[in-house]
Amino acid sequence: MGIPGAVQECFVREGVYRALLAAARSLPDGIGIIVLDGWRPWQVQQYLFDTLHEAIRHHQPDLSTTALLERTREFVSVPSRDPLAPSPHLTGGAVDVTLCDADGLPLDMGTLFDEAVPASHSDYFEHLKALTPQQQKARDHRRLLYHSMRQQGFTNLPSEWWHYDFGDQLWAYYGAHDHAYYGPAELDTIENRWRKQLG
Ligand SMILES: C[C@@H](N)C(=O)N[C@H](C)C(=O)O
Ligand SMILES: [Zn+2]
Repeated sequence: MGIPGAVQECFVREGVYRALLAAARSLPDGIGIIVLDGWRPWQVQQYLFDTLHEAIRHHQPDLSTTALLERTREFVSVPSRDPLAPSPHLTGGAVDVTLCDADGLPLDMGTLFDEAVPASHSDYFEHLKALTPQQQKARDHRRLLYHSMRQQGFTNLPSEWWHYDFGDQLWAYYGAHDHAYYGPAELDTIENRWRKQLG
């Protein structure tokens, strides 16, 4: 999508990969999981944050600084490399996913991936009084994704139906775990290995 510094592949921690495989294998025949995003460099997190922050400011110029930050954080975490509070996608523990059919085509989840609207809240359809047949389908797809991921130990970010965590700080928070396992990560490239080895 032309994001500076973005990587072309989706990388996640091995533990996350194994749990994802288990979640995908637990789904009914003919339904699979598409991984939309995984590990992210800090530069990309900063770009996403700035871009959404600016778009919301443009759309709602009267929002206070606090409200603007709050609205932005609903859909993009604050960029942070702090080992004690890293942005979730910087750890390789966060993953954005959706369901697909047997042909690999995405199922209807009610909104697009990364749509910064209230309908993207995971439980949005759970609170609607009357659902159209299409909304019922989207609700059922969200439920299926949610339960298959939760069964494998992931937690979901309530403001995004697609965002799941395993072993990072959001996981510790929403899953009531004592502490996170994963801190900020870098890709295991030859350059990074030499940097580490040579100090
Ligand atoms: C940008 C979106 N896909 C996402 O990952 N949002 C969460 C909140 C994040 O940035 O950690
Ligand atoms: Zn995410």
